[in-house]
Amino acid sequence: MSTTTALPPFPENVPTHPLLVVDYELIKAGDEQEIEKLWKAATELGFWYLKNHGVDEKVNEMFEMGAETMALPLAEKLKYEQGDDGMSFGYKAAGANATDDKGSLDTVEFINVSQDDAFAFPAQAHRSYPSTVVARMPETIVPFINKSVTVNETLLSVFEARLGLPAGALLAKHKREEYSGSEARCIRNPPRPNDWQEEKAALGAHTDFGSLSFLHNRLGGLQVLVPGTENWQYVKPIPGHAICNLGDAMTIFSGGILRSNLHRVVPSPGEQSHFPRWSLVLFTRPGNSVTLRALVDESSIIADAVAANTREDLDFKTGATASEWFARRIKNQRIKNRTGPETWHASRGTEHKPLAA
Ligand SMILES: O=C(O)CCC(=O)C(=O)O
Ligand SMILES: [Fe+2]
Repeated sequence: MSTTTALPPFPENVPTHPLLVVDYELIKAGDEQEIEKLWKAATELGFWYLKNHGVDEKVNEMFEMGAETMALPLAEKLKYEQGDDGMSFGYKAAGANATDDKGSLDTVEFINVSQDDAFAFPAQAHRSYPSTVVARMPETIVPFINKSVTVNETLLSVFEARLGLPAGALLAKHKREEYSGSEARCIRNPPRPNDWQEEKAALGAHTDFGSLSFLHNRLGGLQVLVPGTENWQYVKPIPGHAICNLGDAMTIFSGGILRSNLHRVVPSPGEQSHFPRWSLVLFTRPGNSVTLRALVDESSIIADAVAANTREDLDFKTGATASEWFARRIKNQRIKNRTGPETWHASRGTEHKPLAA
């Protein structure tokens, strides 16, 4: 299968941004130095590698699920389309989303499986899925989501303590029992040899919508906008190392202390561009009813950060619930909903100052 063939190495001659490597076993053990490293990564770049997370076997099975699903006829996949109303769960075809304000089309297809649907299985919380997803639910998807959510909860509890929040306060915004936009996503970008053009991103520049993303990829293509510069640099995939990044909800909750950094996916570099690129993400997002606002009443550290904030683009009182925030972003990315550049701007999170209502 294409996901397991020997792949060419990541080239040495492309601009690559180093990420801090955080050891999950040490974090679990409460190692102070490791927690400090995680904090540095979370506040400065908002991206880090995570090793010793113990999920790799299920990650490989998830890539098999993705390959089985993408091999279905397009007409079959389209029966499970996410639609144009702001729901993320389901299938998204290549070219269904804009990647910029000009309405350039994305090249990735992906399948999003709701965490709530996985936890409710064999009952349904939100929607139905292709047969290839259903077949993989009990042995692959549910265990992958369970393990990944545990990893994300462990990291969230570290941030909760470092932000001076009462024990359980941040985790209470991400309860497994409350329905949320949390989902597993398997992405395929087709081979795109020698197809590198700025306006042909596979997945446009964005910050993630939710709280914490747990990402696995094998080929290059992911790039981060290095803070304080105009430079996009690749993040090199390293075997056994997941890539973690923070989303907008954490920037807002923390009063800007934690960083949700811009990133995008472009064709894989060099020889790697001849192969399809697979990636897998578990997105942890706040419960649907949670209001996105800085948690100033629960932490003086956060209250002080909001008082001292100089980033004018950050809005710490969005007034939106997580479900409203999320649906707005998904809906306005869909090319079918596009009326002009304003649709793209309406899809933005903390990347840009929100347009006046
Ligand atoms: O494919 C990747 O490496 C990143 C995907 C991503 O940023 C996303 O789906 O939000
Ligand atoms: Fe992302």
